[in-house]
Formats: sequence, C-alpha cells, structure tokens
Amino acid sequence: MADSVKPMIELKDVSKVYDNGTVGLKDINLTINKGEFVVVVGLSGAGKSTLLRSINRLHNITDGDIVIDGKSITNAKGKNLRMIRRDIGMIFQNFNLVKRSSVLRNVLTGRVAYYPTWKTTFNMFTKEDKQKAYEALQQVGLEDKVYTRADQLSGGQQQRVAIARVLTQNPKIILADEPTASLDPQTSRKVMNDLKMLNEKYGMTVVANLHSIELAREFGKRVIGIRAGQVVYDGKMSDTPKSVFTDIYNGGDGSEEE
Ligand SMILES: Nc1ncnc2c1ncn2[C@@H]1O[C@H](COP(=O)(O)OP(=O)(O)OP(=O)(O)O)[C@@H](O)[C@H]1O
Repeated sequence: MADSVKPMIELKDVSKVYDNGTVGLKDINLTINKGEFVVVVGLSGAGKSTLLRSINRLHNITDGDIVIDGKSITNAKGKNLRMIRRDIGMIFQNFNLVKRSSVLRNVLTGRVAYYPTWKTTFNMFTKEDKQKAYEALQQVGLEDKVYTRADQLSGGQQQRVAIARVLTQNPKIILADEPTASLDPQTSRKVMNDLKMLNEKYGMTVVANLHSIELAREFGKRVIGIRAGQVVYDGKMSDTPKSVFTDIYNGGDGSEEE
C-alpha cells in the first residue's frame, strides 16, 4: 500500500455512552489516512469532543474498536498504551500549559513520553531535547520567549507554545479540540497556519474540531459533519458546497447535499 493512503486512525463500529446514559457517539465507522487534514464540524453537543477524546482514550468507548497506525488503543495497557499515546499530540481550547513555568519548560514536556517515568525532572532533559524545543519555538516564531513565564503570554502565543510542545513530541497524529475558540480571528488564522505547517512540513495527520465555518473551509481538506453522535457528512472539502455547513449548523442532516 502506498504510504500516502496508509490508515492512521480507524474507528470500527464505535459507540460511546456516558455513565449517565447520554449517547456521545453512535456506530461510527471512519478511516483517516496518514497526512490528512480533517475538520470536524457540528452543533454544540453533537459529539465532536467525545470523538477526539475517544481517539487517544481520554474517554473509553463503550463498543467497537479504535486503531491507531495499525495498533488497537481500545484495550491497550501500560507501556503499549503509552507508546500509542506518544504518537498522538493534543491541542486544547485552553492551551493546557503549566502557567507558572517557562515557555521552554512547557515545550520540553512534549518529550516526557520519551523518558522512563523516573527520569523526568527538568534537569534530566538532554541537550538534544532542549535544542529540539528551541527549534520548535523558532518554527512558531517564539524563540525570543524561551524564558518567559507561560502566563505572561497572550492567548495566541500560548496556543503557539502548545503547538511547539506538540512539535517537540513529534507525534504522527494531532488532535486539536477547538484550538481557536478563545482567540480573535487574526490570531486564529496564525494558529491554523501553524497546524497547516505541521501537516505539510512534517506529514502529521491533523484532526481539528472547529466552530468557525470560515476556518474549516480555508484549512480543512476533508470535512466530517457530526450530529447527535453520528457522522452525517464526510467528504472532500473541494467537493463540499457551503450549504452542507449551514445544514449541519441548522441541525439538518448534511448528507442529502452529497
Ligand atoms: N462527561 C460527560 N458525562 C456525560 N455526558 C457528557 C460528558 N461529556 C459530554 N457529554 C455529553 O455528550 C454529548 C456530546 O458532547 P461533546 O462535548 O462531545 O459535544 P461537542 O460537539 O464537542 O460540543 P461543543 O462544541 O459544545 O464542545 C453532549 O450531549 C454532552 O452533554
């Protein structure tokens, strides 16, 4: 199989029911290939976060199987689970930085999964890893902020530190859960361009939940529409008319637009 069509994320008959009975995901079957840039759209509560968080098992699914680069994460344990998770980077709406730590220290935590658990105090990071962290900061244009405390940066800068952290982690997959929801439009575009850079320059597979139709259309190559925990639309962005988005956001079933 050619490298470009290698399955990177496979969901097979995946369902997720929360403990209180809420259905988060229902019978999802999806294959996302290596190097894709996928945007997931849907109304609030449709199941977008549940989908992303199930992929790296921040949530356990109730039924089905999720396979990451050929390895099932569904029942993986211990070292196997840690190795699969090392291949998956996460970008959150609220950045998830250690606010009182320096930018460098935050970016270095991207390397933690490469060390045995007993070895992860700051001074244990190798010179090579510090160099990697510095280079990642250069990639997002923040090399002059290496020693600044994370909470002294703007929201957009903090999100770019999170992107540098993910670059330092060097995962195969990036899951971005509303990465621009707390940012203004101009900063949002910068952050999306950084994700595009990780996708194009480093071949990382990106799956991003986005509220903004405009950003979804500008940056996504494939769009997946979710409603009530189900996939209601899946298509190439270039084949997707704008009406599909308005339908999904009006609570309609985008599938009739296919
Ligand atoms: N921990 C939880 N316990 C119970 N129900 C939950 C939990 N997390 C999410 N849900 C429910 O699961 C459904 C899907 O939620 P999810 O957060 O995945 O939606 P979303 O599409 O990401 O929404 P938003 O755009 O508002 O973030 C919703 O009905 C939500 O209330």
